[in-house]
Amino acid sequence: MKHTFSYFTSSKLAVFDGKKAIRGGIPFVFPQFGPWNFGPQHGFGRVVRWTLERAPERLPSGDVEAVFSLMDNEITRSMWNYPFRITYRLILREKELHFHIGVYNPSKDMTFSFNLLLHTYLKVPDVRRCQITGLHGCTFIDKTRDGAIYQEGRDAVTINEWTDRVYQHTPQEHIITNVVSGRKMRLQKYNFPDTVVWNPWMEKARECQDFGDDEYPNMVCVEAGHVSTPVILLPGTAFEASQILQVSVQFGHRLPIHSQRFFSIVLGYTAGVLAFKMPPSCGGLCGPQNNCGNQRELARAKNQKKNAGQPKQRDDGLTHEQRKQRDADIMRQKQLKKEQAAQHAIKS
Ligand SMILES: O=P(O)(O)OC[C@H]1O[C@H](O)[C@H](O)[C@@H](O)[C@@H]1O
Repeated sequence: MKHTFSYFTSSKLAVFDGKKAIRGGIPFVFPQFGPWNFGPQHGFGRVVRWTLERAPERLPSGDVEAVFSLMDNEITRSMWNYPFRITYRLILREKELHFHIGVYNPSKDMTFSFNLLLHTYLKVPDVRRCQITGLHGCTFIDKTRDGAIYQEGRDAVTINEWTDRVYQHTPQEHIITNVVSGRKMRLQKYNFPDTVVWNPWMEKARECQDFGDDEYPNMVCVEAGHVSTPVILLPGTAFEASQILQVSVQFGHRLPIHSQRFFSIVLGYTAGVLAFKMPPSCGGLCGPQNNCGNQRELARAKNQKKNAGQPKQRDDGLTHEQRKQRDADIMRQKQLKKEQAAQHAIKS
């Protein structure tokens, strides 16, 4: 199981107490990036309780999908007095993990502004050997130098010291080399104009209580965000942004294990900050302390109970292929209905 967490890292000292963000995975930064006068650093999105709208489910396409949501409540209102609705849709493909975010302003008359960022902690064998492409020519705010602004001159950025930079107007794609076992990670982003690159290095790592002194060489945060300028959301409108992480094999290496297994665990882990607070019925996105049932088994048992005593459906006249086609159509229809209902619930 150990290698199934390969692409993302979490500190040995990470605290899973629901009060503080987990030091690892992909914390959801909203509505503030950085220190905040009204609440915790990086906002409340990475510490509050989210709702699991749709437990991980295999779609007819073979993808696995899970949907979370967050809306304003007493806690969020105490820091940020706006109504909002967020849907966070995660899709797992064979070698990809997709993150789709929608932020909706249901108010009739109030505009609000916010930052949004996915704080991805990549696990790497040695950060000094990683290269990050796609930053050449971009201006960046250097937080290690009192926010001075510079322009990146390197084609591939490497990290050899404390690094905390907000690159602005970055392209839609970055490649990060030498992540686990020499693989490459492709990060694609939409509606995220900034890319933050962070490694605390030795001294800053020592200052973090939930970060081991020796852990900095094995991580790098490459964070897609909308942070150097805020998103301004007018009443009744929505903002959407996405990220896709895709692994590929670097020359001379082979993917030893079906990577869907990596990502399926990662999916749970990515959402760890949300999922570990979910009730036991959360359908597999829970952290290890929760006792999730196997959803397929549960569904089968439920159907058996429902159909008990009813005459068995006959497939008269249908070939095996036709039956498969019919079942796929039914699944698709059901999926469509669920999606429409979810969309409707979010809008209303
Ligand atoms: O310690 P945290 O609140 O999780 O923040 C960790 C880091 O997040 C971002 O990368 C910021 O640019 C850094 O300034 C910050 O130190």
